[in-house]
Amino acid sequence: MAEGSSGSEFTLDSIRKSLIRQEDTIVFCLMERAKFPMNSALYNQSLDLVPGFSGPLVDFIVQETEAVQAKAGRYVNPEENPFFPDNLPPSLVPNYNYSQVLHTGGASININKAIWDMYLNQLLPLFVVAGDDGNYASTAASDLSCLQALSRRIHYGKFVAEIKFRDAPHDYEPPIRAKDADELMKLLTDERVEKMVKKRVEKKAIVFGQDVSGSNNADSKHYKVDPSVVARLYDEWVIPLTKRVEVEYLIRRLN
Ligand SMILES: O=C(O)C(=O)C[C@]1(C(=O)O)C=C[C@@H](O)C=C1
Repeated sequence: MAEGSSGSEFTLDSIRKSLIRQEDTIVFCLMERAKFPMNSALYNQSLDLVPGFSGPLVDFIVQETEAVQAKAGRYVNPEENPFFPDNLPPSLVPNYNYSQVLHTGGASININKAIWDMYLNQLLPLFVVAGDDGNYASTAASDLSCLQALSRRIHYGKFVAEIKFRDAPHDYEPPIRAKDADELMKLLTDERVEKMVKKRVEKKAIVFGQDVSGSNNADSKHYKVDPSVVARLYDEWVIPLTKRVEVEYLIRRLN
C-alpha cells in the first residue's frame, strides 16, 4: 500500500496522504530534469544511436532500466506499472508480501502509453530550456524518475477507486452494472479537493523551487520549474488521467 506504510491502514484519508507526499516527489523530479536542456537527440526516432537497437535512445535506456528493476521485483508491487511491459524478465528476488487490496481486474490497467506521450510531447517543452549538453544518459534517468513518479501517482487511482467503492457500494453498483462511465466520473469527482490539490502543488513548486541564498536578498521571482506549469500539469493531465484510471477500475470492479 502507501509507500513506506505497513498496509494496515486503507482509508480515503490515508490514500490522499500518499497522493500529497507523491506531489513532493513529482515536483523534485521535475526540478532535477530542468537542470538539463531538452537534449532532443535522446528522443529522435531516426538517429539509431545504439547499434542493434532500433528506436530512440530514451527507449533503450528505459527498457534496459526497467528490465533490471523487474528482476529486482519492482513490478510485483501492485503500485508499479512498467512503460515497456512486453518481454520484461521475471522477478529474481523472493516475493514481498504486498497487501492485496485491489480487485483482480485492476492489475490489467496500465495507461503508461498516454503518460509517456503527455510527458515527452506536451510537458517537457513547457519546463526545459532548448539546447543540447550531451548528457543523454543522465537526462534519460531523470526522465524515467519523472515518468515513474507520474505513473505511480496516476495509477494510484486504482486504490482511490477501491476505497470509494468500499465506502459506498450502493452508490457505485448501479452505474458499474450499467457500464455508465459518465455517471461514475460524476460520482468520484470532488471539485473542492481538486482545487486544493492544484493550489497546493503550485505552492510546493514556489517553496521547493526558489533559489536559497545565504543573504536576505534571494531572488524570489526565479523558480527551478515554473509553478504555473506544475499547476497546469495537475489540472490538464495528472488529475484527469487519475480519474480515467478510477473509472476504468470501477467498470471492472464487479467482474
Ligand atoms: O482524492 C480523491 O477523491 C481523488 O479521487 C483523487 C483526485 C485527484 O486526482 O487528485 C481525483 C478526483 C477527485 O475529483 C479529487 C481528487
